[in-house]
Amino acid sequence: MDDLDGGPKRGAPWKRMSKEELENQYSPSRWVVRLGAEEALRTYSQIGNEATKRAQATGRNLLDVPYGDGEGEKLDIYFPEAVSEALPFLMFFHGGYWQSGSKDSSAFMVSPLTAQGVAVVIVAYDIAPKGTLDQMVDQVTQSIVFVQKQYPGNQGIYLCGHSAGAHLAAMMLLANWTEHGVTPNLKGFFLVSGIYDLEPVMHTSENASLLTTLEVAQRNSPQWHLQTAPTQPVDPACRILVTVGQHDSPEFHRQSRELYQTLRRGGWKASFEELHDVDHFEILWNLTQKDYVLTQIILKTIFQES
Ligand SMILES: N[C@@H](CC(=O)c1ccccc1NC=O)C(=O)O
Repeated sequence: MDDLDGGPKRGAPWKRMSKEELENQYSPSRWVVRLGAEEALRTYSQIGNEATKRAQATGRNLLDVPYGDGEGEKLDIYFPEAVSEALPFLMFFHGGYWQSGSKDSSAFMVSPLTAQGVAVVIVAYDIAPKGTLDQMVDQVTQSIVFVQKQYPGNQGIYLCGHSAGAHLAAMMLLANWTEHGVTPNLKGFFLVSGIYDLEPVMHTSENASLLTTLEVAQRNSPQWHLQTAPTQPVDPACRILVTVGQHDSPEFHRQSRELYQTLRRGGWKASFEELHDVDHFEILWNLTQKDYVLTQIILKTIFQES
């Protein structure tokens, strides 16, 4: 193995793990408690597909809107029933280890959020092998710039990402918006069961082809950047919720807790929630329900009730 004991992260627990243990820690489906691994992944897709079909059936949407010139640079916008000039927008970035998943099966939170007056945008990006991590980060940036330009009167843009999508959303904490000609009205981040330090993931079989060098991993690690050179929120009121499922693996817990601590140290308005009795997939698919604790936290944050 490489020199896993050197460098600034001496003492990181993953460096003492065997290859098998690391593989296990970074395989979310192996940690589900109510279903088998395959069944959990199937259920996740099925709930996502059904939620997307239901959301599309309302007709209050704009589908396959291009936010860039690339074939894959499309997003879907779902509007609330009550039409308003000044809507809050929640943009969602799906997970799937940067190599699976799509916007067409990820409209989990559309129904409970649009019912309360939030416009929901589900963003597609070029997953691997077509896209590299740098390209995905760039596409996510472009999608946010697009929404801000299309809806300059928005009541706030909130970014929500799950797993690899939480990584992409967290990369936006580092964005240099002046390069893009517009500063989005970012009011909050909901980072759900994400990965923020990609270095341990380099050593797992699923992701080795995406994370070819330490340089690529560090460049795409919000944890590494924020630890090295903290950034400041454009809007000091911008909230960040870092959340992880009780049944997520210890490494997923550590990644979330460390990002949260780093953000707090850097002066961000961050909070941390371990969500009771949910695994890596339930934490997201429960967002189809209006009474789910995370749905309620998102709504309270958007409507400033907490
Ligand atoms: N092969 C992976 C799949 C996975 O990690 C995943 C699947 C769907 C949505 C998010 C996922 N994880 C991170 O992006 C697993 O062990 O579950």
